[in-house]
Parts: sequence; C-alpha cells; structure tokens
Amino acid sequence: MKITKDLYQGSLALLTDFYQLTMAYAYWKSGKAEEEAVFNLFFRKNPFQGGYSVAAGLDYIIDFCRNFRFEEDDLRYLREMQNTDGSPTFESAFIEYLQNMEFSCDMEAVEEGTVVFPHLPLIKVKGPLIQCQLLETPLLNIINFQTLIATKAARIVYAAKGDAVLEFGLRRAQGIDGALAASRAAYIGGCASTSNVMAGKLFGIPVSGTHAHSWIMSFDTELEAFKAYAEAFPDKCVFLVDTYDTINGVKNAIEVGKMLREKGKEMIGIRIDSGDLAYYSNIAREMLDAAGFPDAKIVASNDLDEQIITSLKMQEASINVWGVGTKLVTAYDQPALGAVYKLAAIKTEEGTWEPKVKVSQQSIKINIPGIQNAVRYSKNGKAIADMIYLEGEDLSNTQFMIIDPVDPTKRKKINTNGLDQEILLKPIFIKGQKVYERRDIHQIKQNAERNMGMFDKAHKRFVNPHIYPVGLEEKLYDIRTQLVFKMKNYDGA
Ligand SMILES: Nc1ncnc2c1ncn2[C@@H]1O[C@H](COP(=O)(O)OP(=O)(O)OP(=O)(O)O)[C@@H](O)[C@H]1O
Ligand SMILES: O=P(O)(O)OC[C@H]1O[C@H](OP(=O)(O)OP(=O)(O)O)[C@H](O)[C@@H]1O
Ligand SMILES: O=C(O)c1cccnc1
Ligand SMILES: [Mg+2]
Repeated sequence: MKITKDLYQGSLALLTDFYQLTMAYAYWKSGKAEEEAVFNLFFRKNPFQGGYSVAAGLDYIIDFCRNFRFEEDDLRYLREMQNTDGSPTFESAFIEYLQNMEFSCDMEAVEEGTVVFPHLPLIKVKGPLIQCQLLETPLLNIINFQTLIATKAARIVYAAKGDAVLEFGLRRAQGIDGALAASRAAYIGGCASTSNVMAGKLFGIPVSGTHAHSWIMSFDTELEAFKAYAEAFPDKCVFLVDTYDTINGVKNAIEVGKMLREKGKEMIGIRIDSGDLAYYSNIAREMLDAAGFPDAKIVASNDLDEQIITSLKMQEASINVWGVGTKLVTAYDQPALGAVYKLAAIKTEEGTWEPKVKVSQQSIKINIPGIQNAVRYSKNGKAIADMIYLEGEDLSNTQFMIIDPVDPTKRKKINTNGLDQEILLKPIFIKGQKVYERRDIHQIKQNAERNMGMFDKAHKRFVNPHIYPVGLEEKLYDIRTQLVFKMKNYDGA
C-alpha cells in the first residue's frame, strides 16, 4: 500500500472508530457477524454552496481494502484492552476471529473524477455485516476529504478559465496525509501541478515551483539574485518581483530576461505575491510587452481562491498562471463534505433482501433503502438527469419518472429514446477480489475534465447554482415511502 506502508508502516485496520469494534464484537457475540448486508456511502449537500462535487479517493480505498487485515500488533493491542473492572474488553475467541478475517465483500463505486451530486450512492458495499461495519470510518475518512478537495480544485480551475493552476498548499495543509491526499485530489480536480515533492513521487503528479523571497533576501540586491537564479536554471526562470518594489522588480526581471536571451534562453515569466494583483499584473504586462517579452507569463499568488480569481478576471488582471495554496488544501470555507455511510439492506434467513431505512424528523436525513445503482442520462455529451434505481430495474424501458428524494413534488419525466446512459456504480471488488482496473492519476484527471464538460455552466456557477436533477425511480420512491410509514407505525398507509 503506497501511502500507508510508507507513512505508517503497518496495517490500517485500527484506523477506525472504537464503536465499530464494539459493534463488531457484539455482532460476533450475537451470531450476526456473517449476516449479509449492504451499505451505501453518499452525501446530502454539495460543498461550498456549489452545484456539484467531484468524486475522489477510490484508489486509496482499493489500497485499504486489499490490505484490510488485523496484524499481530493490532491484535495484541486489542487483546490488552480492558474494561474499567480490569476484565478484557474482547474475548480471545473474538480476537481469533479477527485474526482470520479476510476482506470478502463486493464493492461498487463511482469512478474517481466523476461529477456527483447529493443522494447518489458513491460506494456500495455488500458482504458480511461485520466487515461492512468496520469499513464505515475509513471509507468516509478517505472519500470525505478527497472529494472535498477535488471539488474545491475544480471550482478554482473553473474560475481560472483555462489558465494553469499550480497547487502550493503543503505548508498550510492539515498534517502529512492531509497534504498528500490534498495534492492528489487537487490534481484530479484540475490543478496542473503540485509543489509537494513527495506527492509527486508517490502519485506521479507533475511537480513545479518558482522561488521564495528568502532567495532574493540572501543577496545584496534583487538583480544579483535574479542573475544567480538564471545561472542555475536558465530554462526555468520565474522571477518573484515583489520582495522590495514590484515595479523595480519587473525591471530587474526584464534585464535578466534580456541577458538570458543573449544566451539563447527565454525567461518563463514573473511571479507577484502581494499588493493589488490586478494593478501590478497589468503594469507588469505592459512593461514586459514593451520590452519584447509578450510571451512571459505572469504568475500570481497570495491567499487566492475561486472568488478572488473570479474578481481578478473581472478586473481584467493580466495573470496567466495561478498559484493557490492555503484555501485550496484546507477547503476554505467548508471544513468537511459530510458524506455518510448507511445500512441499506439486510439478507433475511430466507435469503431475500430486506430494505432498511433510518427514519428522521428531517426528510433530508432519511436514507434511500434497498440495493441500488444510479444511471446518468445524457444527450450529445450533455448530462440531463441521474436516476437512482433498485438493482434489477429494467433499464431498457423508455419512460421513467424520477422523484426528488427530499421534495416529492419535484419530479421529472425521462424519455430515454435517443439518450446515452452510463451506469455510475462500477464493480470494484467481487468477494474480496479486485475486478476493477485501476486508473492512473492522469486518466483520473482526464475523467474529471470530461465530466466537468458534461454539465451546463448553470450548475457550475458559484452563486445560486441551478440544481441538477437527481431523483429516485418511482418504484424505489414508493418502497421508501411505504417503509418510512411502516417504521413510523402510520396505520393504513
Ligand atoms: N485586485 C484585487 N482584487 C481582489 N482581491 C485582491 C486583489 N489584489 C489582491 N487581492 C487579494 O487580496 C488579499 C490581500 O491580502 P493582504 O492585504 O494580506 O496582502 P498584501 O498585504 O498585499 O500581501 P502580503 O501581506 O502577503 O505582503 C489577498 O487575498 C489577495 O489575493
Ligand atoms: O497564499 P497561498 O494560497 O497559501 O499560496 C502559497 C503562499 O506561500 C508562499 O508564501 P507564504 O505564504 O509562506 O509567505 P508570504 O505570504 O509572507 O509570502 C507563497 O509566496 C504564497 O503566498
Ligand atoms: O514554488 C512556489 O512559488 C511556491 C511554492 C510553495 C508555496 N508558495 C510558492
Ligand atoms: Mg502568504
């Protein structure tokens, strides 16, 4: 396992909430451990008050599941756990059960880079109840963060309207894996590169960078600093011009740019990291153009996000490349996605599947019961609607009605004639064996780009985005309603 073996040097089976283990013990104790169950992972609201999300994290989950076993030191730790009266928390026969446990679930998931929406199942796990349960916390941990960051990156890249976005977040990221996973997800979401060298090595993401103010400050003058950098990297000069005086910095960059040109080299550009980025980039552009450097790029950084980039675009700032750190990798201003993992069905002793629902006062919190999948209908590459349906539904029918899971007055008829359809959940594991061919990071990024292209700009705007239709197929909707009535004991319903 590339991440965990490098960073944690061991199994990750204990990377879970304690209550998963107490439930696991109790399932085992009550003879339910091997009952078959189905769980779904989904979220209820797009982050950043946006109109979409970009799924990410599956590759970590594949790694996690393939290495899902309790190793000797994990078992020792559990064996030594005690209740307050000094008795062992877990019986030794249970520890042995864990020792012999092998991941044997079926798993389906949406591919990384897929644009996703509230209520869609992102991952479906079918298998022994105890295993499905133990997976809850790590699956959520992985998907919640990476999907959040891939979404933030997609928004920032969308605001940049085709300009490259360089991810600079490592120094401000939430710890070590927070940084690595963020760099990975940011690349999936559309960033061109990362400054995080370890992420480059682990994931094969392009690495790039300029230089810091300290480089300039370590010389007597800015000009000397630029010259020395040009000596070291004649093909990679992006001069940071704002250490002392931005306009003078641009003059110095031009002077060194001319010296490079005499040697047959071209400077790539300049970076501005403070002050009014519209004002200074426009002056810098004029100066560079007038001096014969119309192709020199202007990189901007300094607490950027999609809102500031949008504003700078509106101001017609002359910025070609955006360096974005803190607000990208910390998902400013939404700290978590809020995806959940809920039991959807249990196999009865007779071998039939019983759908399960959690009733809530808030209708948005009532999960979708039963064994589901989802299909995306599109026409000429443009997505039209997603339908969540029960496994076994005949998709060759041409007429469907989808019903909003929260507001049943919102409905949409779909005539599938002439539409393309894509089943969103793909098989990843069957009986614990991986059947999915993993995509490399560049393929995943391309998938995200293709997906973003399928959705109208009305869904992608930052303010009051138009809601993309995702609904329950009618029969699923009815089953859910009846089940809620039954659980609430509404007579005659
Ligand atoms: N023209 C502009 N329009 C909107 N926002 C801008 C513009 N220029 C800069 N910004 C943003 O305004 C904020 C400026 O922050 P701040 O005042 O802390 O920076 P600064 O003082 O210029 O730089 P530093 O403190 O890093 O030397 C940053 O988030 C920056 O991205
Ligand atoms: O602003 P971010 O989006 O996080 O991008 C990364 C920032 O990190 C660097 O400087 P740092 O913030 O360490 O110092 P400075 O702000 O004093 O230049 C860089 O110059 C950017 O300003
Ligand atoms: O390469 C850069 O310019 C860079 C890297 C990290 C943080 N800020 C800037
Ligand atoms: Mg800063």
